[in-house]
Amino acid sequence: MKFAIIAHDQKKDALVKFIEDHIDEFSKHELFATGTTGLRVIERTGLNVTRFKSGPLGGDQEIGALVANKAIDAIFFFRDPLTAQPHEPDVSALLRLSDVYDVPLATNEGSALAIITYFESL
Ligand SMILES: O=C(CO)COP(=O)(O)O
Repeated sequence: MKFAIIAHDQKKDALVKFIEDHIDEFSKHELFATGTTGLRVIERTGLNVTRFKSGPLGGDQEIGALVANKAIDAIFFFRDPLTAQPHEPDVSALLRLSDVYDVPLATNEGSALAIITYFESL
């Protein structure tokens, strides 16, 4: 499976810890990330991650293009609901595409746990 992993700055630590906590499952899948998130995950876990541009520079849109091409099976996007993002339109566009293509999307740790538990059960 192909997973997209993305986190806003205030949520990067939580996403990295979440991946560490589920490293056996994440290591089975192909991972794609926005730039800084991907770098943090690689540094902390050693997992192989394909990195795109940083979110504010178009990374969300690059991942959206993968979704539109049916090349992503699940998205783990730890969003920060308390900080305004300069690229909010890009974020909304990615969330919209996940609905267009019916791709499971976790925007917080609780929903991420539900989705990863599903994959672990397969
Ligand atoms: O801004 C982001 C998602 O909208 C994440 O981008 P980075 O992973 O480059 O910080």
